[in-house]
Amino acid sequence: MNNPWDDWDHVLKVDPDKELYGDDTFEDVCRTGTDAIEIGGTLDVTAEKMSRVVDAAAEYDVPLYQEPSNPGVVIDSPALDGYLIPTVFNAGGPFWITGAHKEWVRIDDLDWGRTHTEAYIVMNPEASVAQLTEADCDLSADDVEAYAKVAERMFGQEIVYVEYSGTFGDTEKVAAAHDALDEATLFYGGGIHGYESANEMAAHSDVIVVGDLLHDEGVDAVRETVKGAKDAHDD
Ligand SMILES: CC(C)=CCC/C(C)=C/CC/C(C)=C/CC/C(C)=C/COP(=O)(O)OP(=O)(O)O
Ligand SMILES: O=P(O)(O)OC[C@@H](O)CO
Ligand SMILES: [Mg+2]
Repeated sequence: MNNPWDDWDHVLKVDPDKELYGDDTFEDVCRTGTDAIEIGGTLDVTAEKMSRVVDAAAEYDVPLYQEPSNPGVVIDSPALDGYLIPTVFNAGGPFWITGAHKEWVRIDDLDWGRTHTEAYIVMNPEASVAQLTEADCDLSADDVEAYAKVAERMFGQEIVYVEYSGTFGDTEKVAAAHDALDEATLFYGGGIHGYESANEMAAHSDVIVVGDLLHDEGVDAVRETVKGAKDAHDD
């Protein structure tokens, strides 16, 4: 099956709860060369903050996806190419695996044609997402490989997301997930801060996700990570 992310190398994650850097504008954000923008964050996101980012990015060509951290922040906007709905495979309890989802699907007229899922494996115990979901981050490369297989083979997930939010991950563990997948696309996110780190993780994944760098250092720094990811996949 063809999915847009089959051709992506780089995703820029905009946290609606955080400011842009310096004089950066949303036009600059949309013109970094990234393949898609994901809009989401774990803490203090609201539907209103989501809408503000979607509206500001709507007029540019880059694909826009909302990544909601709970059902209450999902917005209905024609500017969105779709929704990437996380499931945390190593969450401490069922709420972040099927519980939130069970509440969300009660809404009538969900737009299933634009709804896709991401199988998260959360790896940094310090990250808000790990704390919120009480994820078991004490995972070996073998464990990560096994979770990736469960996600792809048993739960039919098209995206597996190794999430190190806030810190640069262990390439051996990321590679283990990559090697485990035949069909699914491996997203890697966490601690990418320039050309080298982007280039290194892109060699072990299909798509790298860059988040905090946008808010902390701005679009020029992000552009370097786009180059790093593209170069890794051109080689
Ligand atoms: C069913 C619906 C619609 C939603 C539930 C979706 C689930 C299971 C969410 C749990 C995982 C989660 C919170 C994902 C949000 C995306 C994410 C990981 C953003 C990065 O967050 P951090 O970088 O940890 O947080 P801050 O930057 O806000 O501190
Ligand atoms: O913010 P960073 O550390 O770049 O992580 C990106 C993304 O995976 C967060 O969900
Ligand atoms: Mg973050």
